[in-house]
Amino acid sequence: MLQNTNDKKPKSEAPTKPSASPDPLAAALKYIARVHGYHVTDSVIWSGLPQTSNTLGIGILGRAAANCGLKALPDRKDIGSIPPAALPCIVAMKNSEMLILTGFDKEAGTVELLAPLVQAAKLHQSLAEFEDNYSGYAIFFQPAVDSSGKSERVLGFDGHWFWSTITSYWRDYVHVALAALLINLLALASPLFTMNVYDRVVPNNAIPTLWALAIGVILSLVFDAILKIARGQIINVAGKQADNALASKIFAHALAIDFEKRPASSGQFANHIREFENVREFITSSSLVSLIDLMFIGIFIAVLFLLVGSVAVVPLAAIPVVLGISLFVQAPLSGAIEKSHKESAIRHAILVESIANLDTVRALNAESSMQTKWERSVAASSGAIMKGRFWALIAQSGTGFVQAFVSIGIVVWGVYLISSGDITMGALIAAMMLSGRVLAPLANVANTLTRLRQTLHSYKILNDIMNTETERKPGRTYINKRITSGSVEFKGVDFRYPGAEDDSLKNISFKIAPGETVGLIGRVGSGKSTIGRLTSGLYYPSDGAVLIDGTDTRQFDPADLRANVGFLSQDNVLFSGTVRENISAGDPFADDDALIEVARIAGVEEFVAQNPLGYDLQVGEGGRFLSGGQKQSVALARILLRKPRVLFLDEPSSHQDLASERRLIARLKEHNRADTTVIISTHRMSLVELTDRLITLDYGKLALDGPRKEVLQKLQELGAVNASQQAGKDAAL
Ligand SMILES: Nc1ncnc2c1ncn2[C@@H]1O[C@H](COP(=O)(O)OP(=O)(O)OP(=O)(O)O)[C@@H](O)[C@H]1O
Repeated sequence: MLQNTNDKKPKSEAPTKPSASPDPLAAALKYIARVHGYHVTDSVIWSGLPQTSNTLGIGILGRAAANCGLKALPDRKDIGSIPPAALPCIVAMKNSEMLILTGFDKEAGTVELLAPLVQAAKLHQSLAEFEDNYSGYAIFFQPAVDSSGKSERVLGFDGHWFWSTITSYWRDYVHVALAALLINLLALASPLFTMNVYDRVVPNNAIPTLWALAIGVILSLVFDAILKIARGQIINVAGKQADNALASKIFAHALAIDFEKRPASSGQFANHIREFENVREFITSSSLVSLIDLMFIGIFIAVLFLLVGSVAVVPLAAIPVVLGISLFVQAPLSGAIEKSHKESAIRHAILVESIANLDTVRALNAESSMQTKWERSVAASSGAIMKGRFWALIAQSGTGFVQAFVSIGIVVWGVYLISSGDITMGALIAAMMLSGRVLAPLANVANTLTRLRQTLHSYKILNDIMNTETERKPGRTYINKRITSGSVEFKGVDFRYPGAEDDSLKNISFKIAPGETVGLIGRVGSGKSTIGRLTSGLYYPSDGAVLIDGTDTRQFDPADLRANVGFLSQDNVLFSGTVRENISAGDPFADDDALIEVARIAGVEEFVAQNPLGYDLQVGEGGRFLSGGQKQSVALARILLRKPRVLFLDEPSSHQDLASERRLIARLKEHNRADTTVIISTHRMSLVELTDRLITLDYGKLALDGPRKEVLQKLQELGAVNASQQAGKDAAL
């Protein structure tokens, strides 16, 4: 095999966050993480966080801390009550400055501080001076630990995704329960009022008593209404906050999911994530109220016993009957719900795939086959929905019948007791009213149980998603080694895609020196793109190792690795938005000069300059308002903006015409004079001219590796390259 050892030296150090600006909170967090044994970079701190500013804000500090393996605990504390073990912590000063408190000596009356951006020099202040300026607000940090007590790095959040969020609103739910208790007690007012009117007011013509009772009951009704509004509003507000926090966690997790564990169908996956609607609906809806009301049935039964004695047995006996009916329908109902959920996920996948690829569907006249798939799926899910509705109807009619039966039972039994003088007429009417309160939540029980089951089913699906491994493994500590040179080494790499039958790469070994420009050639499906995916850490080898700067890619935090290794894939998928937004997707605060420079190199300038909207030109969903070549240029620009140390370009000019390609090559040549290691996977001879060295792949195995001219010579000898290709035309290498 031909070998090449190019030993160009790097010229400067690549920044990990392109448009890094002074960020005191991030600097403080880095310092504190280092004290706790975690070495983190800006890329790691910012990984997966919403970027609404180019500096870290207090609102997302907790999530940034979790990215660093820490738990942030904001608290109001006097300096005297801060335990030394809680140091270092961040203290907020009255002038809004954030400082790191590293120590204090109460006896000596001194305080030791660090300004986050100038960590070299410690500041010493007297305790009195510090207290004058201290706002009283501090943020403490402790290592996040998992259930077994092991230190754990989690993605932006700690604790169980659902329960830790819900339990953080426990005070609100206690208030809801208290309000429910009062509402249920107040519900006794009307029946008791009616009973007293019939039994005492009417026989004695006691009009003043009537008014006293009426005022009392009206007041109780007013309280009841106020409490109901308050309870509904607490559920609303707590539910909305929980909903926001949960939705944020779910989306962050979906974005961070390990590629190897990624579900096969994006449409189904998206539908599963939509299951959250059911959970959201439950925690913010009247079903929760019905469930709480169910717990107060005992109060009404007890009062019924006091008022009408044995008649209370009638509604009491109805409880197990209604519960029995509700439970009886649960099994077939839940089966139908699960089936309809499954079918709706499949339907959603068909819908997403068809609408997203409408051009292709039409071009292939594939409407009929998509329509057939759609109609089959609709039929399957509507069958399940119908079955579900049938069982819900059975439950509804069954409980309705029991309710009517209870009313008649109370009247008949009550009349016997009235004639034997055991109860009064008023008591019987009150009993009728109270039995309504017993049966109202019971009548809803089948519905509530169905909603609960639906919610639990959705919760289970979401829980499975949230338990799917993310690419940043909990318990892992990544090294804080900056990628400075950009050397790439594959050491005996085997790789098989998840679920694939065969290895896509077999025993691949090569070494690329910093700053080298290497061409990767080989027939279709020989594994060129796979090498790019492994180099950028989208996947990791099944066997062997990929080393960047001499370090295994698995040792780098994925965010750090990808900040330094740019991978231009063949797909060139853009996001809805402007050209500017797409180029700066990885760094929303990049300055215009940097943006224009990469746009020039990638060829974006060529078409943007001629458009009146310039960089504000909308690209459409997936970039469909742009041509293939224009999309490719934007995709290249957004990779270049990150100033990666290693750049893997997968067919960077496949959509360009010859003239554009020639200009692109000239600009890339000029750009490559910088200290970037470049790997170009291509079928085009013109791009091969850019390289110093060529590696050829054949069915996932490395075939040749050496200086470009020697490899091309060898290929020619082997008959794979003909003279015309050497002359510079495209080649099917
Ligand atoms: N996500 C995937 N899951 C399973 N197998 C895959 C996946 N992606 C690629 N492969 C398989 O891996 C092998 C190598 O694919 P790769 O995309 O690396 O080839 P390539 O040399 O880049 O091809 P091309 O020149 O067409 O871009 C192929 O056999 C392909 O079928």
